[in-house]
Amino acid sequence: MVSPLHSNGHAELQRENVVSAFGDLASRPDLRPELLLKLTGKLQTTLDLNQLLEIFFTEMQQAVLVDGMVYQHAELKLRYSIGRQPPHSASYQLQTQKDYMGELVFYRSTRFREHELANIEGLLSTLVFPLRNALRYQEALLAAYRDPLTGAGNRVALDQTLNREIELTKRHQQDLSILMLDLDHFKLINDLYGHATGDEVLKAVVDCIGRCIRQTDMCFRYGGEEFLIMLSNADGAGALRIAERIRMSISDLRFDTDKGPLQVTTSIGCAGMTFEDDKESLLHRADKALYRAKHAGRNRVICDVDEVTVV
Ligand SMILES: Nc1nc2c(ncn2[C@@H]2O[C@H](COP(=O)(O)OP(=O)(O)OP(=O)(O)O)[C@@H](O)[C@H]2O)c(=O)[nH]1
Repeated sequence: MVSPLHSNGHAELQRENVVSAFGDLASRPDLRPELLLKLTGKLQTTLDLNQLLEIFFTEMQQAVLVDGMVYQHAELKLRYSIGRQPPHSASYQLQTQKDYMGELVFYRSTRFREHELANIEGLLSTLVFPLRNALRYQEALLAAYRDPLTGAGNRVALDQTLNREIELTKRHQQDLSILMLDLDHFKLINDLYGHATGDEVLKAVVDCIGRCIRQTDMCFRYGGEEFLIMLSNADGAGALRIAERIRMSISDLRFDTDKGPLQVTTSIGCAGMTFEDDKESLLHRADKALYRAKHAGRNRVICDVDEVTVV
């Protein structure tokens, strides 16, 4: 039965700007029961969101030919795209009575007919519960790898990601740099402004780092007020530029507290990977550079390679 799907989907001809409400569609799904059975069976074989959507996209072609499909869940920051995105589209908000499960948009170079849209809805009804399970699994995975206060990756995530990234970097002979960032005199901030303000600062710093780096770069909470930023495909000069951008953006943050305005500064150690490096040696060099930045007076970036200092 289709009941769990509350779709306020609509078919949209982007160029002609015609929108027809899905609810107005007169057609009923015309799907072979064996197709639905097969699709249901296949969708039950995985909890991996990308795999699930790929299975759905591949199998749906037997009922409705579609050129491309995009799945998005803004709140969970999830996006999956497959195929092309020609001008005609049909989009569906997916939700059960309790859970919002994101939006699916189907693309095609020719317009969707009403009976095809009805078939898409019929197919979507088989996706709802497997998708909900995959999203719950995804959330559990994210929680296991995320620092709950700041949303940055945690140490478990760092260990796994950095090992994998070092391996890939060596295999493809690319660049990889890391930044070790530590807030200056953070103990004093806690002592003078309170722990809650300290927490707000940590969250704002991670948001600020996120705005300074590319989507493919990653930020991890390494310790209390220490963060590690992994910059894929960045050589020493590039990493230094990004580190400086981060340092300046953080020093531009303003916090209004009951005890008056507050600004924070950071010290950053920067290390570029060499072919001999493993995780420990790379972390060690970034840490040493950070140590030097602290001892040189804080609020600065120091690169391990050639003692480049940016103040
Ligand atoms: N508010 C808050 N404080 C934290 C958290 N984790 C660690 N801290 C505090 O961070 C402070 C770190 O202090 P220190 O290691 O002495 O370093 P610092 O005061 O930043 O001095 P420098 O690093 O030398 O500039 C300690 O007071 C910790 O209690 C947290 O999650 N929230």
